[in-house]
Amino acid sequence: MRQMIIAGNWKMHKTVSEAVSFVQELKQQVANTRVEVVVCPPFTALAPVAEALKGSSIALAAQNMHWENQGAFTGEISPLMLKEIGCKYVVLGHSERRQYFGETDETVNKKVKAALEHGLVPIVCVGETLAQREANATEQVVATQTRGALADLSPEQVAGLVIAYEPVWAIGTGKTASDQDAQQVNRYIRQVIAQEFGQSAAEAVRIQYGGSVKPGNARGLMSQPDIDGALVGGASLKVEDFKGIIENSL
Ligand SMILES: O=C(CO)COP(=O)(O)O
Repeated sequence: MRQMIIAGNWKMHKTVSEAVSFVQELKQQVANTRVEVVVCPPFTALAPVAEALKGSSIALAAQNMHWENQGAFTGEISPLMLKEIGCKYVVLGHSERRQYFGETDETVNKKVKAALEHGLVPIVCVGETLAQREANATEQVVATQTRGALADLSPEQVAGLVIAYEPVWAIGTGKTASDQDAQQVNRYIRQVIAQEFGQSAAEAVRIQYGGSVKPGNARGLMSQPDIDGALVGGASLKVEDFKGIIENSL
C-alpha cells in the first residue's frame, strides 16, 4: 500500500517570517493525518522552517539543487547543504525550471543521482505542454522525461522515488486535468517504469498529480488508483486550502 504524499511547492513565495508562521499553524492543523505532508519553501526559508518543524511529522523539501557537492557555481545550492539542514525531499525537473532555467532530462538525471547519493528523495516532475497534448504527444513526452530522469538507476532506487505528473497547461491556470485524464497518464508512467525497472518498482513508486489542485477537486483526483498524492502550487500557500486538500485526499 502506497502512502499518500501531499507536497506544497511554494515556488518564489513567502519570506522567512511568513514561512515560519505558516508552518507553525500548519503543524497544529494536520497533526494527526495519515497523509505524508511535505512543504517546499524557497531556499532562504529552509533552515528556519526546519527548526519550526522539529517534533512534527511534516517533511521538508527543497525546490531545486545542483548535482555537485561544492564548487564555483555562483547562486547554486548543493545536496550536502540541503541534507545538513534536514531536507528529506528535493523537487527536480519542475516544468518552470525546464522552461525558464534550461533544465534538461540530462541535468535532471544528474541531480536525481546526486540526491540519491546523499539520501535525499527526489520528487521528479514530468508533464506535457498544451501544444504537445494537442499533438497527441503526451505519452511520448512523459515517457521520454521519465526514462531520461531515471536513467541508470536501480529498481530499488526507483521504488523509493516520488514522480509528479504535472501537465504544464494545468499549472497555475485553474485548468485541472480530469480525474480520468490524470489517472490515465499516471497509469501510463507506472507502465513505463514497469518496462524499465520491473513490476515491483512500478508498484512501489509514488506518482503524484499536480496542476491547479484545490480542496474542491482533490477528492476525485486523489481517489484514482494510480494517483498517490499531489504537488500543489497556489493552493499550498494558505493553511486552510492546503489543509482542505490533505483532508480530502484520504
Ligand atoms: O506547479 C505546480 C506545483 O509544482 C502546480 O501549481 P498550481 O497548483 O498553482 O497549478
